Amino acid sequence: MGHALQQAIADAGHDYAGGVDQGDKPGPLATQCDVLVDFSAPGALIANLDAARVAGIPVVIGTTGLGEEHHAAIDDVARAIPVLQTGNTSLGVTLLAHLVKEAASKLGPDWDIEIVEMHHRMKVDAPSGTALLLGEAAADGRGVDLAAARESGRDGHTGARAKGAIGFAALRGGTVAGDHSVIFAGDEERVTLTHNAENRMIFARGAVKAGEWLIGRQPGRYTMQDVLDL
Ligand SMILES: NC(=O)C1=CN([C@@H]2O[C@H](COP(=O)(O)OP(=O)(O)OC[C@H]3O[C@@H](n4cnc5c(N)ncnc54)[C@H](OP(=O)(O)O)[C@@H]3O)[C@@H](O)[C@H]2O)C=CC1
Ligand SMILES: O=C(O)C1=N[C@H](C(=O)O)C[C@H](O)C1
Repeated sequence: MGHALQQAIADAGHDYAGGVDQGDKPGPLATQCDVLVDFSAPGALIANLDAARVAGIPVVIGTTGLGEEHHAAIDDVARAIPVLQTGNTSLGVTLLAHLVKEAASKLGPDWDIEIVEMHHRMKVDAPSGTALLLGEAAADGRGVDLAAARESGRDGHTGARAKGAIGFAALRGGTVAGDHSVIFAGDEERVTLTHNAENRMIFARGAVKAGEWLIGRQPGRYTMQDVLDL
């Protein structure tokens, strides 16, 4: 994503201030830029957030595989600077999440929800940040808590599907940029909402758009839905 971001930054006519890699300290870089964009690894996030807080600049977070401690750190730093965190910066997935929430709300709890994703063989986290974001949208639409409804995989599982569960299945292979489907399975019919990423540039362009939108905002925690006014 680092290379894709550099390209998208140049395409949008902005200056690329520089990158941070393992072992580098983000601090000096943060004082030289208007917005910090983090697509790295969960272990890198806290140092980047601290550097942005000290420099007083906004942060776009695309890194996935985040745990509760990362979300708590994001909430904390968002009291001081604007922060946008999302599992997917693309226009298409942001719209998909909106549609999934609507579908879950209208179809109701009798329709089983399964989320299937496929990514390239190098991806390290599962389920993807996007799958979780779509799960949150579905849970929101149903008015339930995803943590309580979440069910991962049926390997080794016996017994019927739990009513109200939101299931996740992750596939890995090849060079897939990112496919996500949310399946609403009812009695004798199914509705499937799908997004296929054909190139990683869609994420990079979305992150640049998010950065442009974030500059000059009040401190707070924002999402791509805010950027696209959905
Ligand atoms: N929100 C979105 O729309 C999208 C999110 N992503 C997410 O972005 C993240 C990066 O994806 P991708 O580029 O494919 O992953 P890569 O593994 O290719 O790149 C991650 C980069 O972060 C660096 N890094 C890892 N740990 C640290 C650290 N502790 N400090 C500083 N740098 C570190 C790595 O360095 P090194 O090379 O030395 O290991 C590498 O350069 C993933 O979490 C992915 O899921 C990806 C696409 C879209
Ligand atoms: O690692 C990736 O490649 C991607 N990660 C994000 C995710 O976890 O959902 C977004 C996109 O699907 C590509």
